[in-house]
Amino acid sequence: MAVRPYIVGNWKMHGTRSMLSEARAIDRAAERLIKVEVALAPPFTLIHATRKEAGLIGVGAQDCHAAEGGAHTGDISAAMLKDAGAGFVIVGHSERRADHGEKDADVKAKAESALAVGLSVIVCVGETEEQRDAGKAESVVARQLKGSLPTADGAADKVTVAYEPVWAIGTGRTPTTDDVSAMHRAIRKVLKDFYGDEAGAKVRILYGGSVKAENAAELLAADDVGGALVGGASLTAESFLGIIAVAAEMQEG
Ligand SMILES: O=C[C@H](O)COP(=O)(O)O
Repeated sequence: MAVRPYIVGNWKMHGTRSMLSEARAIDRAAERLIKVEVALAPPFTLIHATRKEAGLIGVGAQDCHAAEGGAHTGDISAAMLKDAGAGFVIVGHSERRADHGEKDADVKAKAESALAVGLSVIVCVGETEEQRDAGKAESVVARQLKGSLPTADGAADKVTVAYEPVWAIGTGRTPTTDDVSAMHRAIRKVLKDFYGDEAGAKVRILYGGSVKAENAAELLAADDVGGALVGGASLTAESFLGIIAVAAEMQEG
């Protein structure tokens, strides 16, 4: 695992202000945060408050529009997210790709827009169960990466990749450690080809999909796993801190 694992909680469309107590509790676990980089991506409506309440952890958003501004009712720009206190934005999550028809080119445009205002990005990729069963998982993920990764100067320094097999999200099912290792090695190869050996070697690759405290050690131990993107198990401080504790223990061990 990476020198300092990166554990990111994606609250998806969950959370009103009553959930800020969870963010505060996560933030207070400061001694563990020394060994583990922790971040939350709450809904847009909680970004500003989470930033104010939780001073140690990273705070980010779950999506942004690719345009700087304009007549896009209901959308939000990267600059607005930054103004609200976000330091990063997740782009290309499979739920955005499925629910909103986002294609790789859209994801890339969003990532470029985020980088342009100084945000970091977490670019999500992952295959469906049908694609895995057909033996196409690695080629699908490679295609998504090549189409979605931003190419602006210095982009590699601000990009994290999250590998999330679609069939593992919210299902309680996870790939084997060998399958995670194989995919992360394949992703690393694409990153080096895409950004060059040196820059591509530094990009963190997170695993996401049904991560919880009980399976975190196994998943985080797979080859080239730099941390986790956590959905359901990030919604309470207790369950999220359980994953963070596992990551911290692995640093000690
Ligand atoms: O962004 C997070 C992922 O979609 C994983 O969600 P999950 O941990 O609920 O499976």
